[in-house]
Amino acid sequence: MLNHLVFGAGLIGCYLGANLQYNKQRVTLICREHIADKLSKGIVLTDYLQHRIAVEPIPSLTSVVDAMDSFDVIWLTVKCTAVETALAQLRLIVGSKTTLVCCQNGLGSEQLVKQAFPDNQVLRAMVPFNVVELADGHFHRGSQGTFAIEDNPANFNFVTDLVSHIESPVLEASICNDMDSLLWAKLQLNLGNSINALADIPVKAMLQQRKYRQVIAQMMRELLLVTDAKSIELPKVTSISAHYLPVILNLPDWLFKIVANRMLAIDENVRTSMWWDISQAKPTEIDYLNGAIVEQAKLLGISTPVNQKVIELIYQLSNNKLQNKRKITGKQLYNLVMPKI
Ligand SMILES: NC(=O)C1=CN([C@@H]2O[C@H](COP(=O)(O)OP(=O)(O)OC[C@H]3O[C@@H](n4cnc5c(N)ncnc54)[C@H](OP(=O)(O)O)[C@@H]3O)[C@@H](O)[C@H]2O)C=CC1
Ligand SMILES: CC(C)(CO)C(=O)C(=O)O
Repeated sequence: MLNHLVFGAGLIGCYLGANLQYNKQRVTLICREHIADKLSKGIVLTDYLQHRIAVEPIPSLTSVVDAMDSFDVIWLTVKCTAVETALAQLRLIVGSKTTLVCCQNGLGSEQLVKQAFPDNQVLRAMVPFNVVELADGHFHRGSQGTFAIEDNPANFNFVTDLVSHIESPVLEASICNDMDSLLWAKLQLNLGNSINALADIPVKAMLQQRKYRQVIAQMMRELLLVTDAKSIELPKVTSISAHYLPVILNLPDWLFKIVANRMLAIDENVRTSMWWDISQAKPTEIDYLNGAIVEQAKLLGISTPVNQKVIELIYQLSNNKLQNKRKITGKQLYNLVMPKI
């Protein structure tokens, strides 16, 4: 049994923490007080396939200052934008043998962790599915995908153990030996995040409208120019391969419904993490998502106009400068960001 700390237990952290507890690991959560209050009766996890597990209350603290233990594994589940601030607390508890698992979306936030702890094992993890909180302490996974932890060939058995500590009836998990490619592939899916925040409707309703899909498809094409130039082969994260995704998204609504029925097999209530950020007036992860594409593209001399325009819109939305444009329609968005031919 290992001693695990989940630092920044929100949607993903509570989901992972409950799976660790289910597997009889020692777990402590670092979370905000209002979250700790909601977990006092334990945690229930369900998924879109009607699986369910329930665990007893997990010890929760609001700061590591109160943690007496040293930890074998720290699962860092804050947003990318909170990683830097988290480091100050992590410095108090990371021991020489502690492994850190960075569970952020996007690219690059783990660099801060690696710089802060150059002698520790720092692994990245990829969360492919959506989690929402349906009631206090009840977290629901609304979409498909296998949680992946980065391999470390020098420590393969340890990573295999981590996988077995986290997988459960509501969480498939695996080891990934090419995390760079997997995170780019996940980033491709996260290009829906900004559009979901701008559209202000559930993901399923957004995907049913071609104009939104066309904008997402164009951002994906820009991403694919970058990954092709870098010779990165993107693994499949959904049932559709990376280069085929923009083609499918571009289809007329009636045909999309038939061809992409598995893509639409998501709960009606799913919204992306960026929608939650905007709704709760929190900073978004846009710089680590679309921003990372623009940054890499610049280095390669590739232009990414649609990603750039969408970034501007998200900044305007965050700064309340979009006024009547919250709930932007597909047509409005298309006209604003797509290149005029
Ligand atoms: N939600 C989802 O469905 C998915 C999310 N992801 C990714 O997973 C990562 C985590 O996302 P998610 O779980 O949604 O985020 P949440 O905002 O739900 O959870 C993060 C939690 O950490 C808390 N936190 C931040 N800093 C500290 C601190 N110093 N001490 C204690 N608590 C702290 C936050 O509180 P506060 O907000 O008050 O700062 C928040 O409650 C992100 O990178 C996201 O993109 C990936 C796939 C799906
Ligand atoms: C699972 C997905 C792609 C969409 O919910 C996500 O990663 C997010 O919301 O950030």
